[in-house]
Amino acid sequence: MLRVQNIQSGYGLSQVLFDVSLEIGVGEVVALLGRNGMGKSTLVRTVFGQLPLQTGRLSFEGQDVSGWAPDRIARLGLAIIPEGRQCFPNLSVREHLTAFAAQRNGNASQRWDLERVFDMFPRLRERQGNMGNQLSGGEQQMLAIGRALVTNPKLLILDEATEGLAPIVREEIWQCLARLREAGQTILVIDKYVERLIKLADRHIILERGRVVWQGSSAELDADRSLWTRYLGV
Ligand SMILES: Nc1ncnc2c1ncn2[C@@H]1O[C@H](COP(=O)(O)OP(=O)(O)OP(=O)(O)O)[C@@H](O)[C@H]1O
Repeated sequence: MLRVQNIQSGYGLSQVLFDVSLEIGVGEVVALLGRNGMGKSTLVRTVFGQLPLQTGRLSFEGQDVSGWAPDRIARLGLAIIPEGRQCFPNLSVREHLTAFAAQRNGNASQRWDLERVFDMFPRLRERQGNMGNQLSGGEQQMLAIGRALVTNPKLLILDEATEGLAPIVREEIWQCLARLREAGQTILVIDKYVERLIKLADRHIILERGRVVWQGSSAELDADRSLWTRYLGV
């Protein structure tokens, strides 16, 4: 679904990504790992067209999208849940979800609409009249995920979705991702909870100072704890 080939990117003169290549197949759940500041968010921003590609090529479902603007890439079916959730304080839960809804992908029974998001997150159904600034951190994160789902994305990218959440709420988000995986959703997930990612993801990619230094399966990552200490600071 997504192919990243030999990309270099960064901020002005400061180069952050060096010759990064990776692929995400249809229905795969891939985890992007690495310590703080290693370039994970920069990679996501580059894939989404928010940062210019210095060199390399990006393709989505076989189509070359290098240099495309974010809104054009989003219309192809890519949704990003960025760090920090970014809910609108003056829109209700229901308004957030109806404003972002799009009939893009899949057959009717598989489509995400308001009701299906409320079934996934009953708490959002209860809070549907609450404004964005009247939600707890966990509810805001659920809303950020729901808002991405109603666009019916082919590829869903989550950047530190469980950051700052209480363990019990974090677990709710993990369970939601597991259900999305069962439903066949393709996902790229960035998070720091390696043990939880090993249970969730098919494959893992480790970034170190803007380079891919390791890729492998959950079983391989689980078996080699030296990777954890060397690259993940665990
Ligand atoms: N807006 C920006 N302008 C300039 N440099 C930036 C900017 N955002 C990030 N950087 C730098 O780019 C490098 C990679 O940061 P990035 O946010 O991609 O890392 P990360 O792996 O996502 O880590 P974190 O978990 O801390 O977000 C860091 O050296 C960071 O200081």
